[in-house]
Amino acid sequence: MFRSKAFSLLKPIPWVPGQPNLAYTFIHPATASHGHRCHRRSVDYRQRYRTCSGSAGGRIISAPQTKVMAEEELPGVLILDIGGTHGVLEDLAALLKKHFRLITMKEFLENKKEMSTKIQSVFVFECRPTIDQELLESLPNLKVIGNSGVGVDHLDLKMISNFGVKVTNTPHAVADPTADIGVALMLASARRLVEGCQIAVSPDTKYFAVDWLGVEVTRATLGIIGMGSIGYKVAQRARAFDMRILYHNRNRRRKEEEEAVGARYCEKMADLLQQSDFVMVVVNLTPETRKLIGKKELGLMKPTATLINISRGAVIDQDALVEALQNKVIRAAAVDVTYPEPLPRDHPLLKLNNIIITPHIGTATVQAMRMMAEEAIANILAVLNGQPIPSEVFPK
Ligand SMILES: O=C(O)[C@H](O)CO
Repeated sequence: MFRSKAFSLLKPIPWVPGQPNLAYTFIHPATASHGHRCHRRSVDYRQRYRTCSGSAGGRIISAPQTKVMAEEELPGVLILDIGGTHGVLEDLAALLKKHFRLITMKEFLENKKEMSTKIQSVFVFECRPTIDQELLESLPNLKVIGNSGVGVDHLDLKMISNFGVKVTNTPHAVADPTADIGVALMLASARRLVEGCQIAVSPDTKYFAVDWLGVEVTRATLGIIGMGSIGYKVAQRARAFDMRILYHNRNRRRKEEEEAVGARYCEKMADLLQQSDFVMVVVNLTPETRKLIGKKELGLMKPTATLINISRGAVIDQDALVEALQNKVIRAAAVDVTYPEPLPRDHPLLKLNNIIITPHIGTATVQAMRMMAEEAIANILAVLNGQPIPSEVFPK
């Protein structure tokens, strides 16, 4: 719902001035794509793509222009959106229609026989809908699934690759808005913003009470678990608060990258947990990271520390989190992701006052929705045209 509303606001917002139809690919040395094993080719795209300089931390490259063709001639793209059968949102449809013949899930299901051979790509809008074996079996000409978003934990990569189908994602479009929401949650929890808003509008107004003082982020220690492109952008923002930055990652960052944000590597996650005032989780969800933060890890954190999660809900053992928050093992939590989403209305996390929960809005901005679509389109076109694929995701 939230996203649909956000997307319907797209029209009045100007896109990159003077370059209305570009699909963006950022080639940036700091890009680690949220932990997914993504293949980045260092080829020179300039022969096929028009380049221009960008402001989002990398080189911006436009997608190849699709020849003007009759709708019937365009390659078919099946749109998967929330719930699978919704009509695709108007603005997204307009972007896609420049390159593809759009087939919604509803149309596909109503006319499977005719549609199935026309579909060469699937555009996954949002990270929710999954693609099962039955769907793959019914699409003999499918070449690529273009995920709009970086997380692909909802897709069975092995099964899809067994069908000879490629999967792509959009790590560049999501990095800034997701980092923003991480910092927003950190600040909101530190300064008890949600409680403050409630107090301001409540009938028994209790302005400035010492019993709900917040804590400051300035000069506090931030521990980032998962220093991919989103984690790195969180670190860049945290520098503005003079924060001491620690990070834990599968692979250590280059020295210049660490120095640029003043981040110190913790080989052991336990060290980071013990020292941080704010712990931000930014890893992607894989079998290895499921329940990465459990009772033991929460127990290592300072009682004054705050846990922030902008990756996936299942990275945290939610039962352990409930217990830790109830028993004040940690000060507070602020999460943009839970499992399931949304939480059942009687879930114990919803009864606590030391947690802030937002409904997975890391990329719910007008700009991110459009950029994710553009990035996904560029990926899909690259596969269909047999060109180097900007962001392909491989099964492990
Ligand atoms: O995976 C992502 O990019 C975000 O979670 C999208 O919602």
